[in-house]
Amino acid sequence: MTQTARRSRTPLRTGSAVNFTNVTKSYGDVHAVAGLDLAIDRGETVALLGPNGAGKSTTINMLLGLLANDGGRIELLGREPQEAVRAGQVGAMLQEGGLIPRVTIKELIEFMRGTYANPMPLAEILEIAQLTKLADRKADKLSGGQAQRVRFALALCGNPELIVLDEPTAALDIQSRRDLWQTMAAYAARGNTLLFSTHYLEEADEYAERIVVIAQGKVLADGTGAELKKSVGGKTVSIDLGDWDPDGFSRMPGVSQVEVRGARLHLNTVDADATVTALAQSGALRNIEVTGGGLEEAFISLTSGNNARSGS
Ligand SMILES: Nc1ncnc2c1ncn2[C@@H]1O[C@H](COP(=O)(O)OP(=O)(O)OP(=O)(O)O)[C@@H](O)[C@H]1O
Repeated sequence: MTQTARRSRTPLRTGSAVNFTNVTKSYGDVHAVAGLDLAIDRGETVALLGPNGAGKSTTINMLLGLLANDGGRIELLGREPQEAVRAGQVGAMLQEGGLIPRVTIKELIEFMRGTYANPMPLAEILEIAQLTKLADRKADKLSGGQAQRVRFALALCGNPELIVLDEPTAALDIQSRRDLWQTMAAYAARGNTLLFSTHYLEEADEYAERIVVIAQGKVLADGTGAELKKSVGGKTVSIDLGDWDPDGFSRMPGVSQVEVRGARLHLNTVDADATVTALAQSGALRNIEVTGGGLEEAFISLTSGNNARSGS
């Protein structure tokens, strides 16, 4: 599914899916989550990004009621997390989910469905997870990508309106990642909510409507990929300097810093479009190159200096 198609769909559900208010969690001296505020509406697809130790897993575990918070308030679909999970409103795909060998995919899903009062119909689960043709295959005879789609199918069994996934595509090849994303998009397109953590920035940019960057247990940035890139500016426009005076360029729109390296002039800009337009108007477009401004740069800029954790 394209980004445009996904963003233009009308969410079928409204209201709050996830609500963290000033949530804290410490392990001894380590403040893993330090006053986290996060609100996610029903129907949103949200990526949780952060450096190692940022508090992503702790946040997800508290959200699923697997870990108690020390302070603040957590609401899941307007209820206590454990209540929402027990009612089958929330599905989870955590990293360590092993599959039972020698059992077929269909048997495995049927077993899981049996643990819920109102499970999703088997055929629907198989269809969303693209497993219809593999239903009679034994769970230990699957590729990594197929096994991950089975884990996703198991998360669908309770017919949840929210699914939380901890690094769902880690260790998958590109095609398997795309296949899994197709299945997750099919689930989201029904108006459901998806919250996933990932280390793949491009993936967050491509599949999430919203990216929440956390570090040191707090939200550092929250917005679309485009907004995050824009918020840190960070593009460099470079041209051949020729015999122009470099000082004159500092007053051009968007320019935050001017640097001369050899025969090239490098302009750091928070608005590359405006800077390039001004350069064109001045007749200074010689060998122009625009670099940076990717999500990777934005992520590094946002989290640099924030991944050291102190106990204070
Ligand atoms: N059971 C625990 N006991 C002590 N410290 C812990 C425990 N679990 C996590 N921590 C610490 O809490 C902080 C947050 O960890 P958490 O696993 O939530 O981060 P994360 O963002 O998921 O990291 P990663 O991307 O590496 O999985 C880290 O400093 C970690 O070392």
